[in-house]
Amino acid sequence: MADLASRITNPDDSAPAAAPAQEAGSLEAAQTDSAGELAGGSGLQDVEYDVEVSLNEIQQNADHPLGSALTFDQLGLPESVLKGLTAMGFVKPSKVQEKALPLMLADPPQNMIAQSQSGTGKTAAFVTTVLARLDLTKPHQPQALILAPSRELARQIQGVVQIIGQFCQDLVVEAAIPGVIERGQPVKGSVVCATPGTVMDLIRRRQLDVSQLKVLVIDEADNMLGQQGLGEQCARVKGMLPKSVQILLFSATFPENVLKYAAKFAPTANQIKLKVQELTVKGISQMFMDCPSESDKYDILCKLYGLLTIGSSIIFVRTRESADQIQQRMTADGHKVTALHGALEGHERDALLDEFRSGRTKVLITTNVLARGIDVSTVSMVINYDVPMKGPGEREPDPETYLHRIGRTGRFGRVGVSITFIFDEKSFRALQTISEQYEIDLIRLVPDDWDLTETEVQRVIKSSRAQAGFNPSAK
Ligand SMILES: Nc1ncnc2c1ncn2[C@@H]1O[C@H](COP(=O)(O)OP(=O)(O)OP(=O)(O)O)[C@@H](O)[C@H]1O
Repeated sequence: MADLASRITNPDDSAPAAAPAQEAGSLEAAQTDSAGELAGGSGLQDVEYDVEVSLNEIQQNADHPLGSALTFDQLGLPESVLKGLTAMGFVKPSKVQEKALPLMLADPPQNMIAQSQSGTGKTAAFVTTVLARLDLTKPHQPQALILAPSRELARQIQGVVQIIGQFCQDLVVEAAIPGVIERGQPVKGSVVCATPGTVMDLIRRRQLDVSQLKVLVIDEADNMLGQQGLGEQCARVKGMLPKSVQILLFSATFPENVLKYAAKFAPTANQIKLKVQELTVKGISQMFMDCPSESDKYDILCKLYGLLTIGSSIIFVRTRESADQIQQRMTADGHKVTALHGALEGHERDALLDEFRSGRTKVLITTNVLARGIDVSTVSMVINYDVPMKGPGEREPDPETYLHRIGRTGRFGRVGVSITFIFDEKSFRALQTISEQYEIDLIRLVPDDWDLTETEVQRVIKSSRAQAGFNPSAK
């Protein structure tokens, strides 16, 4: 473990630990997140922060992922949608919104493959397009289908459509996820937010009439199209839709092989792509904890508990079983933590995430089920208790999942910390591969210098009140 790669630095010589003020930014503007009222909570928590920088300032910089040269007014959106964006507290479009919206709104409709860093407003980009394309005189006729890999993400997107669409008269938005639409009941929303397996069943059973569908959005498209089961489901769903449907594919990551397939899935699509060096979010300080052995990881996690609850935190583990085990052990040791994973019933999962969004619970242990898309602005820390791995026998590092997991913090200009636990040669090498791929400078933490860990983490988390301040009434 001595010959640490050059990408890995010690805290002492790692100046950029806290996101530079102009990169980090707090939210001077009235800004909301997907944890808005319609999605189940306000998410505000009581934290004191030392520095405030304006999001407005960041957004003036047209080169920044959150910045643009244009205003929403200049993008040709319907008045009702503009009002919805204003109600969200959005002042200016982010880069992906500025670039993708005119292409997606053009007539005749064109397909789109859009890549942009985590937390930079991809959801609002496709939701705005969907809303602009609806014929609201047919509120119960499905016209847009938005697919996501998890029920949590489908529900979250449903919430965003409802908030941005709150001034669209007669807008009906339905979630087609397991356990929501009863057998025999027709799906009656003009916008349907769904997981692909459920949608496939609903179309087959003729509960979902897709004859007038105009837009198909696939969020987290690399994951949806690149995985065997999900990919087949998406292809089948597409095969059941009118040929004229506009296809919009979004993700923060598009590995080359999946991009090739995506380009076939969405023929002649316009493409917005990032270079590999642009993929990471500057506001996230990425650290790793050099644990002496696997069995030490649990104690180290417990020691971090105080830091985890400064804001809120997500702990990613490999399996459902270990999520439950760690949750039970930590609870027995007097810590307040919850665990959410795919073995739980849908309603339990919904309740757990709603509690987390509202701030009633602050530390959530989960699996990759929540790695993508989940937007809770108060998350200031992400722990990779296990380095994400993929492939047969999970032998290869999984850089995309790493990026998505850590992207649950540092949303839209906020700052955050990620700490990845390593304990042996394999986990070290895996993290090293990931850091080299994305050219990340990782900060090394060691368990026997606890003061340093605390200083380092607090320096970042308290460097901006951004992560809590999305609501003007909270100021
Ligand atoms: N133009 C804007 N101005 C201010 N805030 C915005 C703007 N666009 C989006 N946001 C906010 O930014 C946050 C992140 O947006 P969103 O969830 O769409 O990110 P994303 O790019 O889809 O991320 P991920 O890759 O993790 O899915 C949300 O809370 C959203 O409300």
